[in-house]
Amino acid sequence: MGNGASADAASSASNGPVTTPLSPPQSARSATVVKRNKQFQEVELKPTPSSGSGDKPQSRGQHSRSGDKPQSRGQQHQQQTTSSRNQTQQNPRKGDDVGASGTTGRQSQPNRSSSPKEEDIVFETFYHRSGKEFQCIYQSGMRFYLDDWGSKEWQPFPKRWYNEGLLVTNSIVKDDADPRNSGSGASGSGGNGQGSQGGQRRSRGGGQDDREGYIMHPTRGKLPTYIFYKKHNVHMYMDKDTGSWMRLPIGWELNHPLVKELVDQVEEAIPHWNDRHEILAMLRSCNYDPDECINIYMHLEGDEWLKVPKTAKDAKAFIAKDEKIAELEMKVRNLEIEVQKYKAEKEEAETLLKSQAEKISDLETETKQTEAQLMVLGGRPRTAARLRSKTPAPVVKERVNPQDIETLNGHAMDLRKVHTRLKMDVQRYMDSMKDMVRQLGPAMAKMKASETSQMGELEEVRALYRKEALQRKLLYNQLQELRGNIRVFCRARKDDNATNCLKFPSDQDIVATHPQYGKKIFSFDKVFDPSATQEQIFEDTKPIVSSCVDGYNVCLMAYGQTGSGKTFTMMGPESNPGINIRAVKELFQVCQDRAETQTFTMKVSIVEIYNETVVDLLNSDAKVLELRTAGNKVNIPGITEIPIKAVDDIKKIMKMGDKNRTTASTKMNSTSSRSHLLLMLSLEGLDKVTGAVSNGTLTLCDLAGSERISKTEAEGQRLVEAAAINKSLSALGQVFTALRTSQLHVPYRNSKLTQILQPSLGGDAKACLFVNISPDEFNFQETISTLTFGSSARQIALGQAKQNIKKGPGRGND
Ligand SMILES: Nc1ncnc2c1ncn2[C@@H]1O[C@H](COP(=O)(O)OP(=O)(O)OP(=O)(O)O)[C@@H](O)[C@H]1O
Repeated sequence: MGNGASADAASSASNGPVTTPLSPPQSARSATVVKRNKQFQEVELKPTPSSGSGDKPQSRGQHSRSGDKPQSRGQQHQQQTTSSRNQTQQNPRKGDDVGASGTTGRQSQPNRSSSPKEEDIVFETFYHRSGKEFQCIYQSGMRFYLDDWGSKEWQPFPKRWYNEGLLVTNSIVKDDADPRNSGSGASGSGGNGQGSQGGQRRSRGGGQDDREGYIMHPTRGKLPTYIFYKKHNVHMYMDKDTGSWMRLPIGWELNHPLVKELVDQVEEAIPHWNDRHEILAMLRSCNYDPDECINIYMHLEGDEWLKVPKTAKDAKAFIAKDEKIAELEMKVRNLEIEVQKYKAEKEEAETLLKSQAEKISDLETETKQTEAQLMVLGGRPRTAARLRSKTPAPVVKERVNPQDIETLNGHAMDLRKVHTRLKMDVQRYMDSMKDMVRQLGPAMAKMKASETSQMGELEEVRALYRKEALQRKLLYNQLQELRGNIRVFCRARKDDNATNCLKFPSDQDIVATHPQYGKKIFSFDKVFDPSATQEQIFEDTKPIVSSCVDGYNVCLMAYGQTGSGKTFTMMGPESNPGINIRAVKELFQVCQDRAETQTFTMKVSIVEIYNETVVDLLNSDAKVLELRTAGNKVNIPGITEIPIKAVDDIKKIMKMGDKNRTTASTKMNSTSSRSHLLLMLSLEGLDKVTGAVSNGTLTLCDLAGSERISKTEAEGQRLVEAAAINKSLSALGQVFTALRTSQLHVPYRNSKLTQILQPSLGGDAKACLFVNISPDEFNFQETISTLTFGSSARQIALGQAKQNIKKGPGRGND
């Protein structure tokens, strides 16, 4: 521990490069990271012209082979794996986005027969010269990297990084639309959507990463997969006959008391999952972690593949059901097309009918006019004759030519014929219209009936889609949920009067030098020198804080000797607040941004742990609290929880807590630096659409001073205090060690501090430890002790962080 990372770096210099193409990034993380860092110092990577010709990047393998020493087996293996990577490095991908720098020489590409297409997904690893590794994805001309903690999204790949490290292509997942792209190991989905076969994109003999592949899920579509290397517990028994250790059969293992307890725990959480063999099988795959086992089951509950089929008969029925659904969907589509067709025809016929009716009315008007004209013209002589018989005939000059009358009569006759013909046409059209309407009637009724029944099915499909979308979001979050490792930041306080013993060669390294004790180097996720501002400190913790809104348990702790700046970092002065106030502000901001879709309730409690006693600081009587552990949860019956709605509320509550702390300390004759202060925020989010409820917690912890008893030379009560602090801080160290070494039993119960922090330090949380140090040479030994503690904590892999979300009963969750 301690500066183990640096020690590794030194020892790795002679070992040559370490390339672990088959290992996921989190395996043996810190050790290999430093080794790689060393290589980057040794191998200068020069940008090459974008044509890809000319200088090739100097490969690691070439460099490592330069030594003449005979090789060990391990070295030979390293060289083999390295040489396969060298091969990949010498084939820069054509047309790749290399950023502004155009440093294609820094990128490597396996020797493949085909270049990636726009829609292909290229998996890559970026080795930053700082020693960090990042998983990257390149698609459609864009490259993203997965930050290794805290953030919620794939981040755009920074351009400057092209000059700061090496990109290694791991694999290309081809677009399935073109069957020619399928690799030998790949197989697409089955015709009925049940195709469960996964694909591996490369041949096993090709020396490439055969851990990557994909599966075609019946509802989720194409899911990238990766076979992660993880250290797993294997339960064995000693076989007396052979004298060797044998793996316990599941049936036997179920009788083991510890395993029984774990299975009971899962069964209790999911009562309807009553196949104990299955539970144990899942537990085995979860490394005997019941929480992970429960979470997997909960996330995938109702999943198509989990439901069935267990027998070939079931499988057939399942497929038949799917075919039926597909058939029904097809029917709906056809019927919808037919309805559209009928609607169009009906509209056409109606338009025609209307125009014909207009024509008829025009013709009728015309006919009436003509008849009137005829009456006028044809009736005149007869009228004149009648008049002549009664009265003496006046002298009338005949003005109308009889021939004209004849012509007009002829026209009238023609018009009548046309009129009659048109009338017959209209009648015919009307009849055919009526026929059409008669035919349409039942078809429409049929359509309506089937539409109603199909609407139900469509609604079901929609509900399924909404559920899938939610699950996809969850899985996406999981994918991006970076390894959830504890992050360790180091902050050196400002002290103008100190004899400075610290140097800061980079933002991840710190060197402490003492004329008597020599020089020590430590590395952290981030090192803040004394000039770092409160804003800068918070900026790096922001992503982890805001993930509490998504239902994660988050914990920020400040560790260090008295006077090293823990309270300054966590609380800070009113004019320049520390993490506490800024974190709450940030949480309110995130909640406000999501107000359209979610509502949040925030509650706060403040407790102090003094001499292994938990005191409620929001209770004016400084009530002593009990801790009750249930699984991974800790209940504190009777604790005061105050709801907060604005940042000002938290300020008032903190003042109240501070006042009560002073009262309590007077009562107990203690000083604030001798107790741990914990500000605990619980955040419940309700998704307005799905009804899902998320429960996140944020614990902000200002630990008691870590100085050792010998130095404080305490007596009496101070000795008891120091012993209690020692006990709790060593318990914290033991918990870190147990987590680091993946022990089945993590000793959370060894102190009140670790007990209360269990949910934030367990396998499903995100934690951030600030190690606060003084730059003064006088404090050198305490500083080294603090830095060693921080280094040890840094090597812990908490596992994937998990959200605490319960499905809601509401829409979209059915
Ligand atoms: N980065 C900093 N810049 C300026 N002043 C600082 C900084 N860090 C600490 N200080 C000052 O140093 C003094 C001690 O810091 P602080 O009280 O935060 O230490 P502590 O580790 O919390 O001590 P204790 O264990 O006694 O609570 C305070 O006066 C604080 O204002």
